[in-house]
Amino acid sequence: MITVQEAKQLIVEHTLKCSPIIQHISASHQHVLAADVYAICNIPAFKQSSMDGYAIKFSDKDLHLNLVGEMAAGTSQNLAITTGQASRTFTGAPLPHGADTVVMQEKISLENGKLIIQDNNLSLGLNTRNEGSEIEIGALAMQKGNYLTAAAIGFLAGIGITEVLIYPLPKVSIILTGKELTKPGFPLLFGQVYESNSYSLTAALNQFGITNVSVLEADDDLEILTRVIQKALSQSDIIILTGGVSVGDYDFVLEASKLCNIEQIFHKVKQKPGKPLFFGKLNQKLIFGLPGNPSSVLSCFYNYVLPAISLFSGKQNPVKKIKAELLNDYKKPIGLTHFLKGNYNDGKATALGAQDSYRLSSFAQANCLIILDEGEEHFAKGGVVNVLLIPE
Ligand SMILES: Nc1nc2c(c(=O)[nH]1)N[C@H]1C(S)=C(S)[C@@H](COP(=O)(O)OP(=O)(O)OC[C@H]3O[C@@H](n4cnc5c(N)ncnc54)[C@H](O)[C@@H]3O)O[C@H]1N2
Ligand code: MOO
Repeated sequence: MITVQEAKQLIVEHTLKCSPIIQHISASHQHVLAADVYAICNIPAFKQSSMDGYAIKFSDKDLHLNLVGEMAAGTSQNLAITTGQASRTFTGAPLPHGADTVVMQEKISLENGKLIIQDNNLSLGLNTRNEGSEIEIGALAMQKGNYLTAAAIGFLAGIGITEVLIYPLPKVSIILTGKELTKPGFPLLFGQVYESNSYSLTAALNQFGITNVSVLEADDDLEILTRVIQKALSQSDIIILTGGVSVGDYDFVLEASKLCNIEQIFHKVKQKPGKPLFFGKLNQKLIFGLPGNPSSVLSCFYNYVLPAISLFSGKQNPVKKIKAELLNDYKKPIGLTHFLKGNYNDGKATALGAQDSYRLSSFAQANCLIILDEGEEHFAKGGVVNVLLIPE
């Protein structure tokens, strides 16, 4: 059995960043840029008003001005003003030729058809936006490696960019094993268990922008499972199996993986929950066999699957490890690293109840996993522990 650190290291070594693809910006949210983006025009593309009001020459501010027309936002007409003139303007509109300043409409009065400015704070260029003040043509707009947030996509759209080179997110297949499973919504017959792993995993994947997720079901049968894994390999980059990785007579994940030519990288990690974790590889495809207990599934997802997905798609691992003060005493046997469902707040972590791996009730309230190292037995209240923050 390998340690948690060794398992994590093996996953890093065997996970390759996916080749970049060109994508329309509207489909690039939550991806990482694979190439620098340069501005294709000046933005704003013309000198612009930032207020509804009047465009003037600043040197005319003390004159009584003649109003000589208007330029609204979107106009294709290009007026000009000369000394003694003002033009009606609106937010976002181009300034007429000759104008350099805008007076807000609240700061003028009209006397005998003349415009008089009443703004003691008026300065040259006030309420205008210069051409190229957001970005100039040819300038670096966004660097390779940038994560595409909603704001980043808005920025790119606003400077006229339509397509970007990005690292794709993986296509994922979740394979459920277990004859006992039945869908929530149906009556629970004797011996049946409500299937929850596909729900938690799909939600967790969706949270990180991964929407190409298929859920496949396999009976506890070697032939069927082998066929289902082959199907998943044909359509996905990452395969997550749940259940069937232990030593029971109906645990076929290892055998079926072998029949699919999947190379076993490791099986079994010195940890609780999730001890029988399996990790394999076929070409660039990654195969995770997560122990079926619902808490083991999620604990292994945050510890191993999500970091691999992040590497695959050029992202930072969203699961951050920090130090925290433990607020309860805890005792465990030496030998396995324990990941406790916990609550982290303001530098302090509390281990929650219901730690058994078949229970999700406290995971549903948890915002962290408290790491209790394999080599230690006693964890005293007030001591310092490592904590993995679960991305919310
Ligand atoms: N003799 C031994 N038995 C077990 C060992 C061991 O070392 N020796 N390890 C135990 C540990 S630890 C774990 S974890 C489990 C893992 O077993 P499997 O990965 O083979 O998982 P299953 O037996 O198929 O299922 C375990 C448990 O989880 C429930 N389950 C499965 N899939 C789902 C699902 N989609 N939704 C909800 N619940 C699910 C399943 O009904 C079982 O209760 O092995 C121990 N045994
Ligand atoms: O590893 Mo299992 O997940 O302890 O029950």
